[in-house]
Amino acid sequence: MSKEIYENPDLKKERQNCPFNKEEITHLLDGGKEKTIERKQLENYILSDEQLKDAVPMEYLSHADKYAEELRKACLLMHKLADSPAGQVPTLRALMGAGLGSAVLKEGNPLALHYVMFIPALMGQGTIDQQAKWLEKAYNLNMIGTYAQTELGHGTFLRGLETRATYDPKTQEFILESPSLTAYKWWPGSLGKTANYAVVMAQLYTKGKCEGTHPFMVQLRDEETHEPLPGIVNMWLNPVCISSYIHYGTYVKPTNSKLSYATMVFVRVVVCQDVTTNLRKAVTIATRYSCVRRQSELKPGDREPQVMDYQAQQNKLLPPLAATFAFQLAADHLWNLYHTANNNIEQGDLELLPDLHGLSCALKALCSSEAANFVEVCRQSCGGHGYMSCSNFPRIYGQVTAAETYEGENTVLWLQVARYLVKTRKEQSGGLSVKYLIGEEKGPKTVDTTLEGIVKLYRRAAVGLVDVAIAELDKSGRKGEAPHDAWNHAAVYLIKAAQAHARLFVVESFVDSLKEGKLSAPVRTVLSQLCELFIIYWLLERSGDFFLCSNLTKQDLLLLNSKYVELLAAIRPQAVNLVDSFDLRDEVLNSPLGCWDGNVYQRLFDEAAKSPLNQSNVHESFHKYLKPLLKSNL
Ligand SMILES: CCCCCCCCCCCCCCCCCCC/C=C/C(=O)SCCNC(=O)CCNC(=O)[C@H](O)C(C)(C)COP(=O)(O)OP(=O)(O)OC[C@H]1O[C@@H](n2cnc3c(N)ncnc32)[C@H](O)[C@@H]1OP(=O)(O)O
Ligand SMILES: Cc1cc2nc3c(=O)[nH]c(=O)nc-3n(C[C@H](O)[C@H](O)[C@H](O)COP(=O)(O)OP(=O)(O)OC[C@H]3O[C@@H](n4cnc5c(N)ncnc54)[C@H](O)[C@@H]3O)c2cc1C
Repeated sequence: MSKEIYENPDLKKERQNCPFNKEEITHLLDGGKEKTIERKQLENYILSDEQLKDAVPMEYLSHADKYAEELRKACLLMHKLADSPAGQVPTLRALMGAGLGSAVLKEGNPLALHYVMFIPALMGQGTIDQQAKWLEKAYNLNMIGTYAQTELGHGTFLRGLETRATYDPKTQEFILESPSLTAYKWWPGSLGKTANYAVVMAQLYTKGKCEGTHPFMVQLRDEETHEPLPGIVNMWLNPVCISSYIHYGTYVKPTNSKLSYATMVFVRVVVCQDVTTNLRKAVTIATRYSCVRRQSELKPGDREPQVMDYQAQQNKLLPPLAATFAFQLAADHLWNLYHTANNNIEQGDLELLPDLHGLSCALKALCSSEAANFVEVCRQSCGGHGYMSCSNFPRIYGQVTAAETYEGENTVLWLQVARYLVKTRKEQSGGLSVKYLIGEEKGPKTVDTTLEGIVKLYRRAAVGLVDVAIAELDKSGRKGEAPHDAWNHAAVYLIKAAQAHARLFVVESFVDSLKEGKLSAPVRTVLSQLCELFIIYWLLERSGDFFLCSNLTKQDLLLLNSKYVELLAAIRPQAVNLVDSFDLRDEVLNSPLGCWDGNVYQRLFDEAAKSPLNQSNVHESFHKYLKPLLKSNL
């Protein structure tokens, strides 16, 4: 007789009479039905492998054992990718997109940098000959690389990097050196124990002149023994300059000095997808748990309600639920822009590079910071159980907060966006993602609270805040302040303008995607409700920006607040169906709180039982420390 599959009765009830086709949303998020099939096949292919499962929870292993266990699984995963029916590269892409990597490699992926930065650096900056020499070796894993840019003393200010690469015309070699303690490469993933090669960013010196930072291929370790090569600690010999700027000893300037930063642009684009995948996990865990958890008393004398029935809980969880769709659609737009710009750059057309830089900085900073805030709200919404390591919130939070710092610290990226916006606004040049700065809303500043009216408010805020920042810069200039001081003293306004620009891009992506998308009426209805909820939520959160740049009134805000709480109530019944549409398997969620069947309490109990401390009633330390204390009559 088939075993009855348990399903928490509350979750079961939430899933009854779903008014829309969940698979339609799954296909939308995957990029089509075929992609969904491919993803599910990959998930089955990987998650069914018993050797990729953790014998004991990772949190109970030592640092060294964690590393060894993650490396074991990563290497096994690579063999599986190589044998994958879909082929290594498509499988790799699917793996990166589905968040599967962190389902298997929970403490970190020792080979991630090889794929996410080392290979992209070779592809983006290597010459044809260099790619012929190294790319196949890298794809075949006959070498493991990392991307070594950040130093102890510098991570943000690339022009301040101290590692030097001096070209010796006699030997036609580059001598790489770390001239000081602060020049030591620090932070690069896999550099410590895994990688045997690195793309190293260093200041190129030739004929006594510094030509700025350039990428160099450096072998770190012997390919057989894995021992660090002689002098590797603070003197690196025989690197090879990646790219082709030295011709017979003469430095040839690249068409754009920032092309060497191209790898960072690629990763910023990838990060937007990655933080969105992590946010989707957090929202799924918190939403399902909030429909299983019953607590307190809503109506006196009634049964304890599902905590999701509290408006306060809906206010915590439905905006991040909406954000997962908003960020996914914006990340898709950015990914398409990246491919267009990259193809043009390969043909020598750099026109889109500033737009791509501006937009990738804006979205990486916005998606990572918003995702980090939303993941923390999701954790808090689960009370004490959300604090447990096994809830998976601590790990998800660690992953999204890291993204606020790596690949360009967010504040620094916001200022890059502001630099681009001020320049574009002043030149009134037609930047791709600042089209609205040119086509700004004319006509009366009256507010209408329709979807289109709200988008116009976002447009006014984005344009208006750039103008406020420019007015601040001009005011400082008139006072005789030097440009760098004026820029520093306008930083608060500049960052607000950059953030308003990023929010407008996300809002327009969401609204345009719903207009263009071929959606069934029920799916369009629920996604439109999420879209309206999200853009009102952000407006209410940042109402100061809108007051500053439009005729928004207190009455308008009260009306928008009422609309917001109406939308909370309208979306509440579909919360579980919407997170079910993400189609995240329990192994990917990796959390007793978010499991599909809602059997939360038994799974929490089972997880606690795995602790080494729960393998005996009295731990040996009692006899060593506590018992003597108890007897000591202090
Ligand atoms: C076993 C299984 C394996 C399977 C594999 C699966 C893998 C699973 C993984 C899944 C996905 C994972 C998700 C992603 C993980 C990523 C891990 C990343 C780890 C982290 C890596 C790093 O952190 S690398 C180091 C990053 N560092 C930075 O980003 C440094 C930031 N600083 C800067 O960018 C610059 O210093 C600056 C921009 C802040 C300032 O530079 P600079 O002073 O030179 O510029 P100016 O401000 O003077 O501007 C000059 C001019 O240049 C333009 N510009 C600047 N930067 C760029 C750029 N990048 N591109 C283009 N243009 C640029 C700027 O706009 C100015 O232009 P003007 O015209 O003069 O205005
Ligand atoms: C998990 C993780 C993984 C990483 N992996 C890698 C890797 O694989 N390879 C690699 O090369 N690096 C890596 N890094 C390093 C990362 O790229 C840097 O930490 C990041 O670029 C920030 O630089 P920083 O550490 O020098 O911070 P700093 O720039 O020193 O930041 C300190 C403070 O100074 C502020 N600040 C700095 N400059 C300005 C400015 N111009 N205007 C206003 N405020 C400013 C910042 O906003 C911040 O508040 C990793 C970092 C982390 C956290």
